[in-house]
Amino acid sequence: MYMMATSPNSMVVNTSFSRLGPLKLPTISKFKIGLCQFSVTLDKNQNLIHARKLIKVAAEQGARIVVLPEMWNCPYSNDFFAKYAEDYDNKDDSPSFSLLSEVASCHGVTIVGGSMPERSNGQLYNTCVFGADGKLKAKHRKIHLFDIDIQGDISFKESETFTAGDKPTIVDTDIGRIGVGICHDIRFPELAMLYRAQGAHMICYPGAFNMSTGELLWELMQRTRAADNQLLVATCSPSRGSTGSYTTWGHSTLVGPSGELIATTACEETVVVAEIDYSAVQLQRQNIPLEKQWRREIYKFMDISEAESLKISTCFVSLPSDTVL
Ligand SMILES: NC(=O)CC(=O)C(=O)O
Repeated sequence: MYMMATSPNSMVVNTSFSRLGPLKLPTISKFKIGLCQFSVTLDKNQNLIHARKLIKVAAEQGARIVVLPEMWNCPYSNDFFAKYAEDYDNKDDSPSFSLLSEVASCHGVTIVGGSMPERSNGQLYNTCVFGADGKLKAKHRKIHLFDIDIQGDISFKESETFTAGDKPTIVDTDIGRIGVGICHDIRFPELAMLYRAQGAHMICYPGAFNMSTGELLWELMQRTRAADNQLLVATCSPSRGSTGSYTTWGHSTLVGPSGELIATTACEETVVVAEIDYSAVQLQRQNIPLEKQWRREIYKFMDISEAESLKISTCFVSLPSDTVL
């Protein structure tokens, strides 16, 4: 049913898009995307049926690429990840992947398979499978695990269960070069910058922000990543009514290359279908040629001792002694 790419957890790119200079457009540069925001239940089979139905809805509305939410087949809780995990390298142990593969090939769509708990070599990962025409093109394992502890509010520690992925994922398709991150990965601008430097047209972030982080940060992060890197950002979240104590923010969104909202929704179940036109990316990069203005020689990330050992002099601003930082 499906074929494994040679190295599914690594970058799957070719050199047909240049790294720097004017953005090259892919074969198809104007198309629709579908973001399937739906409610995740305790019943895995029900979640699979739900995903199948909504991918069909998106495809029938003309979507060429469909994004699913973070943890779409399993409630977002450390109590469930191990129990719901599947081994995506073993087709006899991956009903969720088999379903995505079959639906993608039936509707001829590219699927950014949100995320699901993955079991591999005795470890668990929070993993997005990326497929086109029913074939697995890449796997992205969440690189930055969501560990937070806000006193009197929310505490969540993905690292209690998951091992972090250690590779970025950027994939060439007929609808462009697409980078993938999972939820908390969006907080790390360096990952998005890397995708931009590798010629990405769009970054997809399946995510499940919550009621504490969502209002202030969800849209802000997406718009910032898009505007900084002058590319499209698409997100897809579970809907608010999902099972469990973790209440998701929802608001699946498509953001354009100047940071503008192209399409978004509230927190209920829905399929957002929106038009993508990469000529807007080209235009934005012509209008504001950030790439030509970057001063890479200045942006070096190193601490003081490393800089000193490399004999790099840094100009520190002297502050008055009573300055409170
Ligand atoms: N699931 C997540 O990684 C959640 C997250 O990043 C948040 O801020 O909420």
